[in-house]
Amino acid sequence: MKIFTASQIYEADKFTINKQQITSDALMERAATKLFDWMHSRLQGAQVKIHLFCGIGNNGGDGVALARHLHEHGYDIAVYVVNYSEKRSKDFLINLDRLKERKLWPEFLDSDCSLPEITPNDIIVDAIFGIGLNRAPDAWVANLIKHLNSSSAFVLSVDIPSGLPSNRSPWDGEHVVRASYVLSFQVPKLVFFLPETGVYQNQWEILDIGLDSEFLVKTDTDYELIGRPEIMPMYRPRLKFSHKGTYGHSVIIGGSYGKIGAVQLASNACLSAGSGLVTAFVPECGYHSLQTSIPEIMVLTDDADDSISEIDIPFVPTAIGVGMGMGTKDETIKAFGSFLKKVETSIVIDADGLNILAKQPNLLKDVPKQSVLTPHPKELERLIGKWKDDFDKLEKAKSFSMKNDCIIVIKGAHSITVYKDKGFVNTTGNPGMATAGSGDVLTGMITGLMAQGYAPLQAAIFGVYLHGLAGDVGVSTAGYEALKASGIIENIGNAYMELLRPPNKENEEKV
Ligand SMILES: NC(=O)C1=CN([C@@H]2O[C@H](COP(=O)(O)OP(=O)(O)OC[C@H]3O[C@@H](n4cnc5c(N)ncnc54)[C@H](O)[C@@H]3O)[C@@H](O)[C@H]2O)[C@@H](O)CC1
Ligand SMILES: Nc1ncnc2c1ncn2[C@@H]1O[C@H](COP(=O)(O)OP(=O)(O)O)[C@@H](O)[C@H]1O
Ligand SMILES: [K+]
Repeated sequence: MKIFTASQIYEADKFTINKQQITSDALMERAATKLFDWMHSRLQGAQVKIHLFCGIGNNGGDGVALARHLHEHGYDIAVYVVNYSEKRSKDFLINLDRLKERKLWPEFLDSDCSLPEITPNDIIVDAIFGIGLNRAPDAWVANLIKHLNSSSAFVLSVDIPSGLPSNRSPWDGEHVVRASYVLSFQVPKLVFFLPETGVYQNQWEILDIGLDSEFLVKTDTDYELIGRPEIMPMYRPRLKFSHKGTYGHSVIIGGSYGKIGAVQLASNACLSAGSGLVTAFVPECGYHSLQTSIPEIMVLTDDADDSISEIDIPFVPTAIGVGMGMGTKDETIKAFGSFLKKVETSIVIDADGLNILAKQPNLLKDVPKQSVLTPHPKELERLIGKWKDDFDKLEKAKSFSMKNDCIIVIKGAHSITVYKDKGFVNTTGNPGMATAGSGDVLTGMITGLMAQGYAPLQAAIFGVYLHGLAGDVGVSTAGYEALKASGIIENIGNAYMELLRPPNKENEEKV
C-alpha cells in the first residue's frame, strides 16, 4: 500500500472532486459517514458520553459532521469547537451551520475557557488538527491536549493524532494527542511507523473514503507499506523437478571466540529460509560446536583459532552473508577488506561487517553493488552519522544508499528497507523480537533468499517480512518475553505456511 505525503493527499482530494464531479463538502460527508459507521457498529447506540473536540479546519469539519450523525442516532454527545484561528474552513462552517439548524450548540473553547471534565468511561473524539498542522499549537491548545492526555478515556483520533505533524517530529511531544485508535482516511501516514512518532497511537485503521483510484494507482510515492498483498507476488515457489543445487549454496562468514552462536543462528536461519546448501566460515574455535549443533551445514575454518584472519572460500557461493559476531580486530578488518576486493556479486553485510565499514569508509567502494546492509540503529548511526529526527535519518539513509548503490534495512519495530529514493515499511514483527540474535537470524534469511534467486532488494523486503511473521507466529506460543532467536528460526516454516494459506471462507465473507 502506498504511503502518500500530505500534499499528495490534498492533490488526491482535488483530483477526486474534479473527476467524480462532487463538492468538497460531499467528500467530507463521506469521511464523516465512514467515521460514524465505524463508531456505530461498535457502540450499537450505547449511552456513553462522547466528547468531540473539533478544530476549525477540515479535520474539525469532519468532527462536526460526525457529531451530527451521532446526534441523529441518539448518542449522548458534547461538541467543543477549539477556536484556534479566525480562518475557518468553508466546509467546517457548512457543517457547523448544519449542527445549529438541529439546535445543537457547541461550546466554543479559547484561551480563557475552563477545561471540560472528562470521566474515564467517556469517549473522546479528537478532531482538532489533521494533516494541515504546520506549526506548534498555541499554548492554550497545547494545554487542552495535555488535559485530554491526562484523562484515561478512550481517544479516537480523526485522520492523525492532533498535534502530530505529518512530515517532521513534533515540536513538543507533550503537546500531541495520545490516541487509543486512529481512523486514517484512505492511506496510512508515514509518522505511524517511525520510532519517534509512532508512539502517539496505539492502533490505526484505514477508512476508504473513495479517493479516486486512478490518482492512487498512478501517483508514485517515496514510501510503501509492505503487507501480504505486496509480498505474495515476490514469492518464488519451489519446483517439482528441482534439487538442492537449484536453491543455491550460501556461505555465512563471521564469528569469533565466544560469538560463534551468531553464525550458528544465521546459518540455521539461512537453511530454514530455503537455501539448498549452507557453508559456515568461522575461526577454528567454532568448528566443533557448529558441526555438532547443525548437522545439515558444512563448515570451513580460518587458520586462526579465535577470530577471522583470512577469508578463503574455495568455490563460488551463490550468496554470502557476513559480519555477525566477527569482531573488529585489525587482522579481521584486513581480511574483510581483501574479501570485499575479491567478491563480485551482491552480499549481505551485518553487525561487525558494518562496524568495519564505519571505521574504514574507504572500503565502501569495494562493496559489491546492490549489497544488503542490515544495521540496527547504533550501527546505522556509525555508518551515516547522527540524525536530527527520524525524517532526517531516512533522508541520510537514502543518500547513503544512492551514493553507494546499496540496500539498507533500517531495523526496528517497523523495519524500513531503503533503496535509493524509495523506502519499504514492514508491517510484521513484535517486541518479542527485541532479543539477542534476532538480527543474525534476519541476515541468514536474506542470504538464503538471495541463494534461491530472489533479487537483493526483493530478498531484503521479503526477508524482513517473513522474519517478522516468524516472530509473530513464535510469540503466539512462546509469549513476548520468552521468544528467543532460535524460536524465530523454528517458526520460519510456519511463517511460509501462514503466507501461503489461502484466505479462509470466514475472511472471504467478511470482505
Ligand atoms: N482526503 C482526505 O483525506 C480528506 C481529508 N479531510 C480532512 O481534512 C484534514 C485537513 O484539513 P485542513 O487542511 O483544513 O487542516 P487541519 O484541519 O489539519 O488544520 C486547519 C488549519 O489550521 C492551520 N494551522 C496549522 N497549524 C496550526 C496551529 N498550530 N495553530 C493554529 N492553526 C494552525 C492551517 O492553516 C490548517 O490549514 C484532514 O486531516 C482530514 O481530517 C476530510 O475533510 C475529507 C477528505
Ligand atoms: N519492538 C520490535 N518490534 C518488531 N521487531 C523488532 C523489535 N525489536 C527488534 N526487532 C527486530 O529484531 C531484529 C533485531 O536485530 P539486532 O538488533 O541486530 O539483533 P542482534 O544484534 O541481537 O542479532 C531486527 O530485525 C528488528 O527489526
Ligand atoms: K486529529
